[in-house]
Amino acid sequence: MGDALRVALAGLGTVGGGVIRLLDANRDLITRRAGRPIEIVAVSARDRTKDRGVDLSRFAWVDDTAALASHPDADVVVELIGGSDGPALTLARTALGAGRGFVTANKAMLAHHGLELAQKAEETNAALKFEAAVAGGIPVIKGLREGAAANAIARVYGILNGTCNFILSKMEAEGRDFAEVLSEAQALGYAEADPSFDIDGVDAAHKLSILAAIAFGTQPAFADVAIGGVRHVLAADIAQAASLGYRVRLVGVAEEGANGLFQRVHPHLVPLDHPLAHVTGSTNAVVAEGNFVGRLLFQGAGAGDGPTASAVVADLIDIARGEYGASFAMPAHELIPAAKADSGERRGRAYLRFTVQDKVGVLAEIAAAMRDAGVSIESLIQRGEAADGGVMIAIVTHEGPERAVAQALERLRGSQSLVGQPLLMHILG
Ligand SMILES: NC(=O)c1ccc[n+]([C@@H]2O[C@H](COP(=O)([O-])OP(=O)(O)OC[C@H]3O[C@@H](n4cnc5c(N)ncnc54)[C@H](O)[C@@H]3O)[C@@H](O)[C@H]2O)c1
Ligand SMILES: N[C@@H](CCO)C(=O)O
Ligand code: NA
Repeated sequence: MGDALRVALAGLGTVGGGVIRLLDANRDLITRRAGRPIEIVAVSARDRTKDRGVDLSRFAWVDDTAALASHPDADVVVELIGGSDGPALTLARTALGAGRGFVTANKAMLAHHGLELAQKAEETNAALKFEAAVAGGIPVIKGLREGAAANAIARVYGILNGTCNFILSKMEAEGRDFAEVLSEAQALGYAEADPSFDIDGVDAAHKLSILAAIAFGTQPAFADVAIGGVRHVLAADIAQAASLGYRVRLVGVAEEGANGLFQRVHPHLVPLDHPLAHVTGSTNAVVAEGNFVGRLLFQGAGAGDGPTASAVVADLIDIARGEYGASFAMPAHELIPAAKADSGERRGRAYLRFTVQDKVGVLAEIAAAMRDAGVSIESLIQRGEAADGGVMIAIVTHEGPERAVAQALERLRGSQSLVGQPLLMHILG
């Protein structure tokens, strides 16, 4: 049995507490699998006195979180604080700069600074591991980095935010109000410290940019992700989608287009015969299409203390075994800057919902905008009971260039006939 891998743990919230509990519960098994014990030696968080339901007295408490990076008794730093910059980034830079292993669940930091951190890890030959950062407990980073490493990937897409999926599937099953369901997701520990990151699609975009870098061998390009969230999806949209044979899901898609890398997070209509339509609650699922392996589907718990801790500790076990390679599946200097694809060139079908004033000529105005932009309408449904005293019109388009739909919406922008903003959802193809 080798010497213990000694861990300094920063952040003792949902995930940090989960890591302590998991290491306690599975200690012997983990020691046998890793070939040596994994021991937390020092911890740090904002509030020393808070009751976290775990015994912290056996660990050294460090008030200055940044000092954990150079703690004399630690081999590896685990960062579970969060935030793209601030103390998390300071810890990462200092630990990796000193050649210490670094494990994190922090997708915001990796989306913004992943390339710099991977370069630093390479310079000092340190481990940089982040399985928990994408799709929580699902081993999707490992699956792509290792299991699918022989393949060219054409597309990677999936449900990457547990909070949104929990909200959408609750709204769907119970017809409940958005805000009420959000607070439930927060109480269960799924939501980010700022839940607008979840519901506006930013968290899923952070994760998508990490997945895309691994899948396509490109530098993480978070700024190139087109982002839309679920804030404006109504229970009526979900019901309408259901009657057409779809479920509404927040889906992140990254694919190599003719003119660059396309990355988008947006609410989608997912056909009922697609596996993503059956992913409910805080579950995540990722599909990767490889040129030799075919379609891979990774599915499991995307958030919560246990699943996320499972991913963090799996990374620690790899480090204890000495099994870690390039963080983004190839050396950082091999990652190429990706050109941003023009989404207008992309072809697809769309769902458009308008709330309109109940007056003569409104339908004709919408139909004319579609016709003039070259959008072909597959179905148009008018319902009487929309909110805001208006009438709801739902349109499903035939397949066509996305540019045409954008042009039609642009033409209708500010129309006196519309009550509020139209909603566009892409149809997953
Ligand atoms: N909760 C989940 O399901 C989940 C899943 C995957 C990834 N993550 C990521 O894991 C990280 C932690 O998330 P969480 O849900 O455990 O958060 P949390 O809010 O429950 O815990 C954060 C911890 O960090 C500490 N902290 C905050 N600011 C600090 C500072 N300035 N200095 C020192 N300590 C500080 C807090 O005291 C707390 O102990 C985040 O990056 C998050 O995105 C969370
Ligand atoms: N807030 C995130 C946590 C997991 O990364 C989610 O809801 O998916
Ligand atoms: Na994961």
